[in-house]
Amino acid sequence: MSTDERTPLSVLTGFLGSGKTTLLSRLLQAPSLPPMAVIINEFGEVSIDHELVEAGSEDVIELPGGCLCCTRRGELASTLAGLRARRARGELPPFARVLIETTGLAEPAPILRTLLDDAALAADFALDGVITTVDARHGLATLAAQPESRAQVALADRLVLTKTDVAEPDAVALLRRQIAEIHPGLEPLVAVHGDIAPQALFGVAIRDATARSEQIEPWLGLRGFRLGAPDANRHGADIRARALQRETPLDIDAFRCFFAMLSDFGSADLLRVKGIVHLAGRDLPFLVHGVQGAFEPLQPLQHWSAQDRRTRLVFITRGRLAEEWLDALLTALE
Ligand SMILES: Nc1nc2c(ncn2[C@@H]2O[C@H](COP(=O)(O)OP(=O)(O)OP(=O)(O)O)[C@@H](O)[C@H]2O)c(=O)[nH]1
Repeated sequence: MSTDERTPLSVLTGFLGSGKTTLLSRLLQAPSLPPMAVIINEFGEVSIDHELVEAGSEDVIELPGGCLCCTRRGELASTLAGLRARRARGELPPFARVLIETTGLAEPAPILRTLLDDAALAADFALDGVITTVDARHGLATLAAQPESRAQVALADRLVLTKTDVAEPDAVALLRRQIAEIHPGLEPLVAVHGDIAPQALFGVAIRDATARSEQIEPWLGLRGFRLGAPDANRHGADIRARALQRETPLDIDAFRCFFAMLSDFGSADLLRVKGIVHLAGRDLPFLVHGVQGAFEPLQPLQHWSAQDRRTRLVFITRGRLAEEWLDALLTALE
């Protein structure tokens, strides 16, 4: 199969009050956006966000009363399966994309993992990207105090700064530095009252086997990484982003073993692995996608870029144990 026919799925996350619903409401009004099914997850008995999102209500599904990242993961899987079945029976408009808005306290990784863990779902839905909103006025304090907020930034494929209209420029500059420390290479976008072009947020992941290797660079966001420095990219003791870059092709057995160990580790603290791998004796590159130790099968791409045939992998870990374990594993790959 040369193109990925699965329905792309985006996760919209961000701390409490950071502007997720405001952004979503604006997105749903954008005429250029193809039909999108929206799943809204909220804490509490009374769902308010649903009232706030102005959209064709039949396309908006709520999962109230608990958080998708903990108690309601099974429910997310059955909701997605239900969406797929209703679309197949013609009971829903033929939506081209799914968006899940998480609660403000959600950890995105378990939500992503729900997709990878369910082969039937993964056959129909492909993770596109994590979109994280960060409130420019309160973001610094929130990042300092709330581990969920740091995880939301670390896992972001697109980060949207909100409320820059009411934030001090100095505070915004500090916040940008803090974000770069947690997630090097991630270029924050800005949306005042949700005003942003939908194209900036979607079509993030490399899913198409015909994608060229140079398209990998923006997806990985490697530019900001300081490769090789032992203490680089550290945020407190908790979240660490690491990049591996290799000029020479990797021995296929060594990589197989490395990949098997990454998968076996299965730790919730191996938050994200993504990248492109050049294996010795193989002409084409392979894509690596993983969340919390659950991996998609290695997917071959049909092209290398003419100039760049390096292996490039990004790892995001949380906590000392996962970090030290990864260091040891990477050393063994030398
Ligand atoms: N000034 C300003 N206010 C904003 C902006 N974006 C959102 N807001 C306001 O911030 C408040 C919270 O926004 P929401 O979109 O409800 O935030 P949320 O992340 O969905 O909130 P929860 O569902 O509680 O987690 C609302 O009063 C919005 O009107 C912005 O760019 N500028």
